[in-house]
Amino acid sequence: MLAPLKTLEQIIARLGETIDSLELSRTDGFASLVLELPHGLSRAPDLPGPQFQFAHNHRGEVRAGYGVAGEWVAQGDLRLRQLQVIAKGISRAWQHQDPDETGFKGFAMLGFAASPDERPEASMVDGHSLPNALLWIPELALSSRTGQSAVILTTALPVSRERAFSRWKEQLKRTIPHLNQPALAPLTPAHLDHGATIPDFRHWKTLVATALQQIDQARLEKVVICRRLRLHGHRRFDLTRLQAALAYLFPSCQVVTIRRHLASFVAATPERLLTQQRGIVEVDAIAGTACRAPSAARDAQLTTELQTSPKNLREHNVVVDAVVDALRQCSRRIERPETPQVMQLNNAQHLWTMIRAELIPGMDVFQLAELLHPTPATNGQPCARARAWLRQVEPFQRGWYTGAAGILEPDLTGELWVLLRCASIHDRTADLFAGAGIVAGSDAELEWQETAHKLAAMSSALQFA
Ligand SMILES: C=C(O[C@@H]1C=C(C(=O)O)C=C[C@H]1O)C(=O)O
Repeated sequence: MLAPLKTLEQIIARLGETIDSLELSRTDGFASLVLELPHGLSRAPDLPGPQFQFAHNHRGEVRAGYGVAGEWVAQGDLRLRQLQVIAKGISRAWQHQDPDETGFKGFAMLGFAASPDERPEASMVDGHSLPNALLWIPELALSSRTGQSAVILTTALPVSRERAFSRWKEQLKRTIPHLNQPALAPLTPAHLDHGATIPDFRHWKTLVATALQQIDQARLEKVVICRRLRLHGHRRFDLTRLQAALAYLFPSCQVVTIRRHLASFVAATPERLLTQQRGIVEVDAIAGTACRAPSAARDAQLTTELQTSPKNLREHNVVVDAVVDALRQCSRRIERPETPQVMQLNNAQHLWTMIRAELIPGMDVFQLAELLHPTPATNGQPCARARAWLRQVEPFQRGWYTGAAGILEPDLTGELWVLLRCASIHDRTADLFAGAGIVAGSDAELEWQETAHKLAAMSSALQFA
C-alpha cells in the first residue's frame, strides 16, 4: 500500500492534470472531479469541521463528505418539496469528470428530523446542531465499494481555476493523510454514568396506559412511545473508536455519523426508509421485537415466540400495510412477502419484511420520503392522529431520532435510513433514544425493557469510545 503522503502527492498531481476538463466558468451549477484512490477504505476519518459518514460493514461500503460545496435547509410541511425543487435544479446542472473511469459520482447527503415543525436544536446536548431538514453537497467526498474507492471534489460554479485548485488541494491535504490509518489501540471499556431518562418509568407507564385507552377507543391502532437516556462518560467520546465499535457490533447495520457544529449525531440503524435504484424501490418494514439470549436453545425459542406472537405480528402488519398503501400511490407492481423474516442483531431481534416495488416513471427520493415517512414503525397508525397525540404527550423533542438520512445521487435516486439506535454526542455527554410500538395487548414493563435492549446498542459501543 502506498504511504499516505505519497498518495497525497499523486492525487494532487492528478488534480493538476485533470482540473481543466471541468467547465468551471459556467454561470451556475456544480462541478465534480472524481479521482481514483489507490486502495479501498474500511472507514473514513473523523476530522474537525462539518462531516457526514455512512459505513456498512457487510456491504463493504463507505460514503463520507467533508466541508460544504452547497447546503440548503428547510422546515415545515413543505420541507421536502422545497429541497426537491433545489435538488432538481442541481441535478440539471451538475457536471462530472471521471478521468480514471472509476464509475463513482458526486453525491449529496439528505437528512431530516422526525417532525417537520420542530426545532431540533433544543433537544441536542449542546443546544445547537442540525437544522430540521438538510441537503448538503460536500466539498470533498469519499466513496468506497467492494475494495474500489475514489475521492470526489466538488465546487459550486462559477469559480476560477486557481480558487478551485487551492480549495481542493487544502481539502485533500487535511483528508488523504488520515486514510487507512492503523486502528487505534483499544481502551479499557469505560464506565458510563446514567443520567436521567425522560420519561422515567412511572411516566412511561402512564403514557402506555393512555395510549392503550386511545387504542381501546379505536382512536389509534398503534403508537410508538420513546424515551431519552443521558449518559456521561469519564473521557471525551472518540468518534473513530465509536464508529469502529458500532461497525464491529452491528455489521449488518448502517453506521451513520453527522456533524455540523460541536455535537455529533451517530446511529447504527438496521432500517432503511427506502432504497431507490432506477425504477425500483425497496423498503424495510421492521416492527415486533424480542431480546436475544446467550443460550442457543433459549435464543431459538425467543425467535419462535416472536414469529408466532399475535401481538408482535399485529404490530408488524400495521407497518407492512401502511408501507404497501403508501407505495400503491407511486408503483406499478408491489412485491409483499406473506410472512416476515427475523432480523437478528446482537442486542435484539425484529420481525422484518422487505417490500419491493416497481415505480411509475418520474419518482425521486423526495417524493418517496414524503409518501413513506413516518411509517408506523416509528410513529403510529393512523399516521396523522398518532402524530398529533405524540405531539401532545411526548416529553422531549425527538430531533433527528426517527427522522431519516442518507445519500442522494445526482439523478435524485438514493437511499435513506431511519435514524434509530442513535445518540447525540458532545464531549463526554451522550443522549440516547429508543422507542417501542404500543398496540392492543402491549405491557408497559415489557415495552420499557424493549427500549432498554435498544438503548444497549449504543451504550455498549460508547463504552469503547
Ligand atoms: C423505535 C425504535 O424501533 C422501531 C420499533 C420497533 C418495535 O417496536 O418493535 C422495531 C424496530 C423499529 O422500527 C427504536 O429503535 O427506537
